[in-house]
Amino acid sequence: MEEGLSSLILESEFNRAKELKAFDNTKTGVKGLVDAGILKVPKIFIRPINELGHNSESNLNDFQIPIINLHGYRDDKQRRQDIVDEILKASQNWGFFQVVNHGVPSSVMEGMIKGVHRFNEQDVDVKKELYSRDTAIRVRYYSNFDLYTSKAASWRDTLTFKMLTPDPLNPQELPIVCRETTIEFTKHITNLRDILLELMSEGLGLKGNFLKQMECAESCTLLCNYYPICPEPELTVGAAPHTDPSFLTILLQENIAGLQVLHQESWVDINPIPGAFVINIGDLLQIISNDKLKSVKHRALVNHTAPRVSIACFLSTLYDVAKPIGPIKELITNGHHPVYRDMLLKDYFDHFASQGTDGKPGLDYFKL
Ligand SMILES: O=C(O)CCC(=O)C(=O)O
Ligand SMILES: [Fe+2]
Repeated sequence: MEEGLSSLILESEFNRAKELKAFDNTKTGVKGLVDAGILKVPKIFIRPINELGHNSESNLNDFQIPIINLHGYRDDKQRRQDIVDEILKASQNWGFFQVVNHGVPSSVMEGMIKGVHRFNEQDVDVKKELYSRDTAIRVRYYSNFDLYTSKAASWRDTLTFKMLTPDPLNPQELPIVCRETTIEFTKHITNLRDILLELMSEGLGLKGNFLKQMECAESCTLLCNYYPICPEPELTVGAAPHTDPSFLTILLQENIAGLQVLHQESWVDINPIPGAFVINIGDLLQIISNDKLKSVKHRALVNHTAPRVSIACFLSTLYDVAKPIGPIKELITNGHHPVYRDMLLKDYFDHFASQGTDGKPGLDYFKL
């Protein structure tokens, strides 16, 4: 009997591995399945019901993440202090906030979203050429970075650009359908990054240029997510619950709901606001701020009416294995103790690489 059961489990694992491989080999992602006309979500995408917890039990209307207006942050001392306080409070209580009047033209934001639609909705043969799981490639397209390690695949395809690494990306490497928009978008995002780093430094009681000088947000990886229409959205997710391993994430979402943040044990919708960016604290900033700023779990749901695009700009430190990482010493005074041990950047990344995904808590490992 026991033997029979274990051979059944083995057989089902074998079939699952075969299905994952077959899906991967199509090189056309989730969109390829939808284009082929599937009416049911394939088994490899189905999550256990207890993990889905779609909205019904949470009081979604009671909460909304803070919306912070950056207008006047440079002109008026009191206004700036108010903004700094709002950002600090939101980063402590939610780990998330939205910003408006941030200086990035709406034409640039809309252009970026349209460009990602154009890429995904073009001829499959062009997309296939960029399909790769090799993380060393700076411009690539894939479905599910953790396809073979997660419990279930997610309903999303991703186009990734490593825009800023020690040597800037050659624009010719970017897909023609979104080349200009991506270059323009990255330029504006790096300005917004600098503003946020200044305001966050001040919020932590540090000099305005402190976080910038730490060089923790020098690299910029754009994850252009495309969530195709889903025939059975209640059975799967677009992005499983996770925290971002970045220092800071600047996210542009299309005007379609889907993103949710975990707050007081409820999933709260992050309603899209046209012209706004969603900002969230990454794990690295939680460590460096000694838990003062929080990296909070979030996820993305899918729907059966329209595809959804989001562009997550992961700001992180350049990959220097010997770079020391740990709580900022200036924050460990007056009776504050370090929550995390000092480590090398290599330890940090090695740990996350070994952890896999599916929202496992990663930071406890570094706690003292
Ligand atoms: O699509 C979204 O709104 C969220 C995506 C996300 O969390 C991520 O790419 O890390
Ligand atoms: Fe994320």
